[in-house]
Amino acid sequence: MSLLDTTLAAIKPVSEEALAAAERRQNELTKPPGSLGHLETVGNRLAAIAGVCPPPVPEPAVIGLFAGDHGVCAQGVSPWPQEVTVQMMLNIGAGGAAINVLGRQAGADVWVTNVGVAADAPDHPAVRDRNVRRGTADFTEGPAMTLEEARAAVEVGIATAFEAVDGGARCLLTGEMGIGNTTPSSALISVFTGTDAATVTGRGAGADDEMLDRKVDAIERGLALHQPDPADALGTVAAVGGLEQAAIAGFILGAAARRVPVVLDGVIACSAACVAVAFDDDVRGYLISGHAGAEPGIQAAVAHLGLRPLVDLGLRLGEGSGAAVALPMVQASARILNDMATFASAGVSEG
Ligand SMILES: Cc1cc2ncn([C@H]3O[C@H](COP(=O)(O)O)[C@@H](O)[C@H]3O)c2cc1C
Ligand SMILES: O=C(O)c1cccnc1
Repeated sequence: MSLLDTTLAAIKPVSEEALAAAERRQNELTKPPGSLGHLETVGNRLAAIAGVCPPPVPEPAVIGLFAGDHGVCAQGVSPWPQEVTVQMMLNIGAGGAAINVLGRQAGADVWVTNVGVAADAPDHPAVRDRNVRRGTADFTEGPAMTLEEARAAVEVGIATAFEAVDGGARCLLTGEMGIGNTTPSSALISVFTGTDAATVTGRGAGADDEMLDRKVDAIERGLALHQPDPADALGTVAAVGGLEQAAIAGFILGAAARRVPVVLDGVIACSAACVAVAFDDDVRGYLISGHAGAEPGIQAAVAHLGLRPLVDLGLRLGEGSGAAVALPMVQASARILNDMATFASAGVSEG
């Protein structure tokens, strides 16, 4: 069996018993029931994922950041030149990007992987070279990649998640870099949520009105050409996705197989989570949405995934930024279940 097949076989639903125990415990803690809002539901989810209440605090954390390029850039869907992908990948490797700063602030390591960058990338000690293919093909003309390439990219993500967890990580965060990647992300979200391309496509890294129209048109042509089947996760990501979306989907599958929570970033992460859930519906229980962002695809995807974002700071960056800013809240939600006194232990009267 392939790494993908063994990983899918290892994914089990989260624990209903631990979830129920956490819900009961929230009502025994010295606060009005429900008063910690979404921190309570996230804490309960962490218990369900770990299979124990109270759940362990999800730390240390690793941000799995995957870089790739996109043939669909030929359709004029990003205001930025493609070489920014490799340049930013090296900047992230050197510690100078927003995600490095936010990761340091949150106490999370950033692991940068080249899964699909088109340009020659000089060796860099902080960049993991797992290049599957030098960028995708233009999906308006043919499949973005072959099924074998899509599987290989998914397996890069799985292997990265396993390595992080084997190294001690107890929380995984998704990140990416890839000029043009909001276009395949919106295409994937359109397929998996059954929503019009126009509704789930946004301005990415700065598209103007004309470019936004071109993005929607490119996605519509791609979907008409390939007619992706939302039940076919691998076929859909190969047809209209990207190498970093496939790798992030694998990273999420790997986390679920090891019963570790995954905190999602923005629209690219959400599209990859849709792919992962199409592989195995039980993955849903392992997901935590970090933030709601400016991209309209996020809203459709989180509704499809049954998630509620932790924060909304109007971010429209990607890289893993929205997951990193949410991480302290995820960890706080576990600490609440571990460290708060109960009405009985503190001698506080219940209402
Ligand atoms: C300097 C720079 C840094 C970034 N960091 C993340 N992105 C974000 O923008 C890109 C997607 O937007 P679009 O689909 O419009 O090209 C991705 O690389 C994403 O990670 C960046 C974009 C740029 C230009
Ligand atoms: O939501 C995101 O992840 C996003 C938005 C704009 C550009 N890049 C990423």
